[in-house]
Amino acid sequence: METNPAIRVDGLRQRYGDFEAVAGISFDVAPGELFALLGTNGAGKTTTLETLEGHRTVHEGTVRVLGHDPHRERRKVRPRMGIMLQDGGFFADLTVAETVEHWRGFTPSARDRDEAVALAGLAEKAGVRVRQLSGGQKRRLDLALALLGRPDVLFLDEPTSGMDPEARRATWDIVREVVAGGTAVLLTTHYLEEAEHLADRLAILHRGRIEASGTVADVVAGHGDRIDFRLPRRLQVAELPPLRGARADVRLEGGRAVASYALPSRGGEDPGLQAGLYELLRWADEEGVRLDGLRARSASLEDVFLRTAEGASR
Ligand SMILES: Nc1ncnc2c1ncn2[C@@H]1O[C@H](COP(=O)(O)OP(=O)(O)OP(=O)(O)O)[C@@H](O)[C@H]1O
Repeated sequence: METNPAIRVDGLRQRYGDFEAVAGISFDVAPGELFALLGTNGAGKTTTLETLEGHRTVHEGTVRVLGHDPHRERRKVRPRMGIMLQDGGFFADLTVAETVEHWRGFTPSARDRDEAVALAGLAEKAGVRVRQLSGGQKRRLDLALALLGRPDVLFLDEPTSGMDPEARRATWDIVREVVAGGTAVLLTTHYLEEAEHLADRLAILHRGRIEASGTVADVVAGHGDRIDFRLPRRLQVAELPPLRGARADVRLEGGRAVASYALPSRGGEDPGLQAGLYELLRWADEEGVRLDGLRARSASLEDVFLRTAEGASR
């Protein structure tokens, strides 16, 4: 079994002219692990992915895929990589089966055609022309092609964009199976729920830098808990009590003002959310205030992501 990382990125910097799109990032992905690269628009995800796929020379730092430089030793690495691009660029007049057959022609040790079609859940569409597929079905065909050569390393660039929730879940199942089979997967996605479901570890990229990384639990840790409720009409936000020293913010949700507390994280044995909620409920009881739409929860990946995007991350 391979114990070295399947993907290793160490101090990578990439520039377009004077503009530094990737500003010194490091991470690695082990065989049988899924790593999600999340980021705001223009954060540098595609540039990183293209570098790992061997399409770009490295300006600074080191990048290795299966122990090789993916650009200089592309011929050694490419047959062991599966790449699912954002826009596959198929021949519109070929059927699904013909498309897979066409790709089998230049994929070493390719899966059987029908197996590949079935794997992506397209068996019923095997005889349908690519131009007649929906956006989500085209993404599945892309996935079938990326998996054709049983890759050791799989790059998934927003694999479920345009898919309905059912197709998305079916795709997650396929990806999980591939990871369980030992493939290292690097995923980019704008769906944070997708990262929460699939990622063993992840990094949040912002303006070319990794702002947070680790397991989902690592990344959300230290970002505190949340309490939200609809602001009672007769109250101003300033009249709400501080909870564990935190003041409420107000935002609009569906035209209604929602009061929101981000409780400070004190770690260890701190009863955080429970204690904050108790303070709030006691206050509401004493004041005779009804708290409609009350929600209490730990910070989510989305909270951390939005804070990162606002530049307010740690
Ligand atoms: N060929 C190029 N020439 C100049 N600048 C570029 C080029 N390609 C990308 N950039 C810039 O580099 C930065 C990173 O782009 P990149 O496409 O890697 O981001 P991304 O994280 O994939 O974004 P998105 O989520 O919007 O797809 C952006 O500011 C982008 O404008």
